[in-house]
Amino acid sequence: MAMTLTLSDSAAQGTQDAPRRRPAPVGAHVAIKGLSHAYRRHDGKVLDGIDFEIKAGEVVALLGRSGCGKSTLLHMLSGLTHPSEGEVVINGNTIREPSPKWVMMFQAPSLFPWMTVAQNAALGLKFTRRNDQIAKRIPEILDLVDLGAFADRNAQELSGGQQQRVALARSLAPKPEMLLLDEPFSALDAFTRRNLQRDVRQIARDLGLTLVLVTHDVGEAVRMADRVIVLKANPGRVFEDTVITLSEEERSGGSDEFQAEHSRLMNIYSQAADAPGEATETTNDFTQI
Ligand SMILES: Nc1ncnc2c1ncn2[C@@H]1O[C@H](COP(=O)(O)OP(=O)(O)OP(=O)(O)O)[C@@H](O)[C@H]1O
Repeated sequence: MAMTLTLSDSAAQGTQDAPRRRPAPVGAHVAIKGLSHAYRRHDGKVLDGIDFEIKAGEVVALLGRSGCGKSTLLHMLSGLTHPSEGEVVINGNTIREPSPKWVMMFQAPSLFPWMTVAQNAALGLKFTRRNDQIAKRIPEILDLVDLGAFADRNAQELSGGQQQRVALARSLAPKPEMLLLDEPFSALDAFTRRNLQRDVRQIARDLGLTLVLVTHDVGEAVRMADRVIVLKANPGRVFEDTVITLSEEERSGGSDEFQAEHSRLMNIYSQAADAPGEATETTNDFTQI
């Protein structure tokens, strides 16, 4: 079942008389400027000369083969890792540390199994000392992720897909400006994965959130992203920056338009994966754990 927007404070909500309109984006604007990175225990640079911008409210996929530096780049957008060179600027400010305004979601939902769905979903608000908002916000957010009827269930009684929905609710409850997804659906079966891909895109668009996801699944990028940044490896560099022009209906798959876009992106992905690696120099002051 597709989720419907139920957040009372979202500008996305229409009335019975007016159709639902897409809101003005409240999401983060991101500028990645001259970013390079080397790890202390890794030969050469993992990322080199990365420059691109993400518009507020845009859904962007970072696509590339294993080891090309997608997760490293995502960690830098979250403030968890600092680039050896260059900077990530969000809404005009250079990022120096993590913030509840830009939250990461991982493949493992990391719930506390002995807590209820509502208690797990409330953790983001507790950590940001907004306990007074829990009573109003959590029922709204659980409805948004289609778990309204599961609020009092223990997390361990849920399926993998439902657990990811709880993790999504926990991430969304503090009203972030940007959601960063590191292959969060890869452990799920194909049917559950597709439902979540569709619903997470819809929620991000309805709320006007910026959404950045890391994937090596071309189909996931075509279904979810407005734009795909394809990376090559050794070192990680932008190989191609391409727009997905499908309508919401075409994204569900099966149409000729979807197949054509899938083939086009698969072709770019293969070329990037086959691109030869290059040796890069690092100096002593250009290393980081
Ligand atoms: N903390 C670290 N120390 C040293 N090397 C690291 C560290 N983290 C990642 N690397 C290396 O950096 C490179 C890029 O890793 P990263 O996880 O960013 O790639 P990825 O594209 O997300 O890969 P995957 O799709 O397999 O998750 C890899 O060669 C990896 O071994």
